[in-house]
Amino acid sequence: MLRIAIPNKGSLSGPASAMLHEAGYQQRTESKELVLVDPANEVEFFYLRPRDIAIYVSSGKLDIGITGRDLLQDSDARAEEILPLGFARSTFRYATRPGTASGVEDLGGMTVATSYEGIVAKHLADHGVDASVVHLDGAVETAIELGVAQVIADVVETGTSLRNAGLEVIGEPIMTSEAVVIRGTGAEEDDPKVQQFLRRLQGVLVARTYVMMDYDCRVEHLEKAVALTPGLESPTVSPLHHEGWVAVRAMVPSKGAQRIMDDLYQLGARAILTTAIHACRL
Ligand SMILES: Nc1ncnc2c1ncn2[C@@H]1O[C@H](COP(=O)(O)OP(=O)(O)OP(=O)(O)O)[C@@H](O)[C@H]1O
Ligand SMILES: O=P(O)(O)OC[C@H]1O[C@H](OP(=O)(O)OP(=O)(O)O)[C@H](O)[C@@H]1O
Ligand SMILES: [Mg+2]
Repeated sequence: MLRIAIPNKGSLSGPASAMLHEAGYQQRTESKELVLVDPANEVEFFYLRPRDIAIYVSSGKLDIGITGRDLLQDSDARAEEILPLGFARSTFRYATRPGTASGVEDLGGMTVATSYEGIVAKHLADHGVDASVVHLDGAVETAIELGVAQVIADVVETGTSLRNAGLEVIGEPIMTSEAVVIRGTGAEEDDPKVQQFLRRLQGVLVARTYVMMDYDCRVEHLEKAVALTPGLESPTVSPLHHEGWVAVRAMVPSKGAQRIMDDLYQLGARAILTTAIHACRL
């Protein structure tokens, strides 16, 4: 059995479960369940606090886990990222009241409040800045108003929390984060059970970002058309009964699909269809 740590609450939890479900794994039906065995897929899921996941995985008791890149880095656990998952995206930034400072180099002598002490202490040290760090569990934005710190370092997604607290970001982002699959540093790299799990998740990622596109076009326009839809390997081209025409099939990124359809139509292609991909193995 592959033993996998997954977030039991917070921003990572829902999207992680949804992705695992799409990948064909059983997921808990009740939020109090802490362990779920999926015998058909030979995996066991442990629902743990996102912050603790890197620690469990680095201990070697669990094979892999899903957590945030920022949480992994903050924990300093002996674990490494093996697959980015594209959800729970955020940046990690310093913020202050307007006029307090304009970058990390101005923070000397100040107090920085954060829930991510590990990341902040390292970032300050890397920049040779001597500032104090105070650890808070959450709602860090209020620390400035209440006089506990002059600066905060926190997760920024939409920026709404900062705006509401009258704060603005300063300097460059300390890091960018998203959900990631991790394994213990030094763990066997080609464990077939882990590889199969990763292939399933990659299949979901591809299915989410690509659509299948089909269209008919005249043979003389084929080269220009396939330049617009090169596919992953190469498009499938089949003859049509109607002489001088071919049918083309290729995967295209869903983001630009409407634009590609417009361009194909301009080129004279017709019967242009897109269909969703539910799962795949590349
Ligand atoms: N708007 C957001 N707020 C907090 N974390 C976010 C947000 N968007 C993405 N994330 C990511 O989610 C992870 C934090 O998850 P975690 O469960 O620890 O905190 P949370 O979502 O704030 O939940 P809670 O504070 O309720 O425990 C980090 O990797 C962070 O980058
Ligand atoms: O940029 P935004 O879209 O506003 O999102 C970022 C905010 O969301 C998180 O707080 P959360 O709601 O998890 O509360 P917490 O601070 O108590 O963890 C995070 O700590 C920021 O405060
Ligand atoms: Mg939070």
